[in-house]
Amino acid sequence: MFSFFKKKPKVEPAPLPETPVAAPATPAALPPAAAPVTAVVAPPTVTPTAAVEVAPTATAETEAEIVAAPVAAEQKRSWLSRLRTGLSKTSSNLTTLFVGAKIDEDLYEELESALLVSDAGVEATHFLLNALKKKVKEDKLTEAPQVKAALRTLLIDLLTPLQKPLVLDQHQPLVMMIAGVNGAGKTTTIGKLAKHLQAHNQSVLLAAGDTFRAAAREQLTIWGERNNVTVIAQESGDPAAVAFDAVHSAQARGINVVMVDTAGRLPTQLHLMDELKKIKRVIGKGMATAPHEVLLVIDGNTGQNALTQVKVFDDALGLTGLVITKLDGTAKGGVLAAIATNRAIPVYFIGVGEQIEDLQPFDATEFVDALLT
Ligand SMILES: Nc1nc2c(ncn2[C@@H]2O[C@H](COP(=O)(O)OP(=O)(O)OP(=O)(O)O)[C@@H](O)[C@H]2O)c(=O)[nH]1
Repeated sequence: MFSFFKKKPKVEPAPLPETPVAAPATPAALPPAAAPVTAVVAPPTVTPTAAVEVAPTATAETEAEIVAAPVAAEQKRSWLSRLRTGLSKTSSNLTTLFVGAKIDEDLYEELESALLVSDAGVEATHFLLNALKKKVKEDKLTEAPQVKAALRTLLIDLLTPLQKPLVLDQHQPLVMMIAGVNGAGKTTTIGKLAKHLQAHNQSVLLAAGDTFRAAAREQLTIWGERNNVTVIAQESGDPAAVAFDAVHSAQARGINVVMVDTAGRLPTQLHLMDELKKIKRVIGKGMATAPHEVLLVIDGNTGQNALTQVKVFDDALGLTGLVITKLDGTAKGGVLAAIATNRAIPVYFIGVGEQIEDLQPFDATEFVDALLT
């Protein structure tokens, strides 16, 4: 298995914190990076816009929960089996049509239906069918298993451009902004990623940018306390200010990775899409090169609407990567072909459950084999 993240030599010296443009209220003096982990108590008179920093407290429970990398073979097998189970409907549709089949128009029609039902969309379906017909003709394929093998190769070729590792150690800190519709799995993904990053010796700081839902902020804060991850949160107010504070705090502490959580929103909620653009802009005021990664988390069960989400969020933010969650549910998987054909943004990770090891890097061959076996 390839590694979870790719590491690059640092090319960017740690910049000094810049002068805040619209400086949000900051908490008491930050401890140095190597300081013993102690709670930074929120000022007694917390104004609605005052940032509250919850420093982590290491516990025995925390240590027990951190997953060692690389993933053990047994875990990997169980992960693959969950992916296969999740995609079993599509895989059964795609594989049964080749059983004892003759290579004729009927087969191509059935394949067209199966691909469309899998959420591959019209463009990817037609692209794959045309390429397959060409291959069958050129290579004079006469047996169904040969055609199935040709489809496997075409699918792998189509999806491989989406396979790209998340690169660490290129920026100090690496600032990632995470967006998506409500319930897509943003906060869960951030939690899993934080643990994977810790297992790769990266220190992590989270910005609770979902200021819309108090419960979301509290959830992240409690999670951070339990897992030795500092969380920057705000009683209420401006998510851009929380993100700004988080970037400065990470710079001051020498933290490796900042993840900025954002509230769920629909692509049609234009004012909320504008708010995301503002968060991105303000992060850039905290650190000129940031955010270095803008990730969209997509629920794998969303169907063709996932493509709309990719397009709208990409137009608004310039996405650098995708995370596809819940591929263990009723997801059909074909939407990755639609994304590859229409907006080939790297899929850094896919998720097949709620455990930390259920989030793994996207591997085109692994994924296609789950679809076709
Ligand atoms: N089965 C399954 N459930 C998942 C996966 N990822 C996340 N979930 C569940 O999806 C639900 C929503 O996840 P959250 O992380 O809260 O989603 P969110 O995008 O942060 O939600 P909002 O903050 O409301 O927008 C939770 O119950 C998660 O446990 C996955 O890969 N598989």
